[in-house]
Amino acid sequence: MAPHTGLVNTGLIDTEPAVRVRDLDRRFGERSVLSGLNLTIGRGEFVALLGQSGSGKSTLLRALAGLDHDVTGEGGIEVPGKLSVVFQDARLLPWLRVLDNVVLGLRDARAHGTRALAEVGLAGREKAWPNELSGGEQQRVALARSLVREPELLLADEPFGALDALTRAKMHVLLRNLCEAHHPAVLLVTHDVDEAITLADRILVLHKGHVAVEQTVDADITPARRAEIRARLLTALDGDTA
Ligand SMILES: Nc1ncnc2c1ncn2[C@@H]1O[C@H](COP(=O)(O)OP(=O)(O)OP(=O)(O)O)[C@@H](O)[C@H]1O
Repeated sequence: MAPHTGLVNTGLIDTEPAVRVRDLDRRFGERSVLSGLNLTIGRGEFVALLGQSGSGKSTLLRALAGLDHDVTGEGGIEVPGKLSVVFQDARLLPWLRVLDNVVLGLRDARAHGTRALAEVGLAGREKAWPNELSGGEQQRVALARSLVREPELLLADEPFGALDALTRAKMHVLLRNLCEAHHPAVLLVTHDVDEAITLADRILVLHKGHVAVEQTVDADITPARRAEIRARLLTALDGDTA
């Protein structure tokens, strides 16, 4: 997906990136998890973040979401627009019906919420309780809840990690379609190299606290090029940045 430049529905300056992080550090006691990390995500750009377990992906996402006040760094974190976060589990409130979960905290948003549910394929399920939905359907509700807030930045922490392969593949198609309709910038944390190549415009590999490898992905990627990128990313995940 090409980075989108003509955003409507936002007060942001078009040339401003969705995220800019400069020289970010995060320590837990003696342990340095993020160190001198730099990152810029353009408006409407879809970026996937790979890294070994424990490399700091969720730590970075939490920092970008403003959920971690103990990060340090010279330039800090700039997220000029609205952001939404989607986690591995949908985190729906079980005592609220689906539509009420989607519009929670928003005023006069029921029509908008109903439209968002239709967009994620859940028309007619507005009055269902979360526990009446499958895991994939609950994740769709979580996406609708994000959409209805019209974020310029969507942070997604392994949103499809708990889903079976077929449901995950369907969610890939859905997410791409939603991005083409709404143009948020996305930072998707994933363990899945193929998911990253399928979805992202650009893939980053986090290693030793910073972005060690960056790989752009063409929209019309050939199978041979895909295999080449896959090999490079797998090597990078092992810590070799050749
Ligand atoms: N609140 C905390 N206190 C102490 N250490 C923490 C805390 N949060 C994260 N860490 C440590 O920071 C490191 C990075 O954790 P993080 O969850 O960001 O990794 P990750 O790349 O998302 O891993 P995974 O792919 O397994 O989810 C880990 O070593 C973890 O133990």
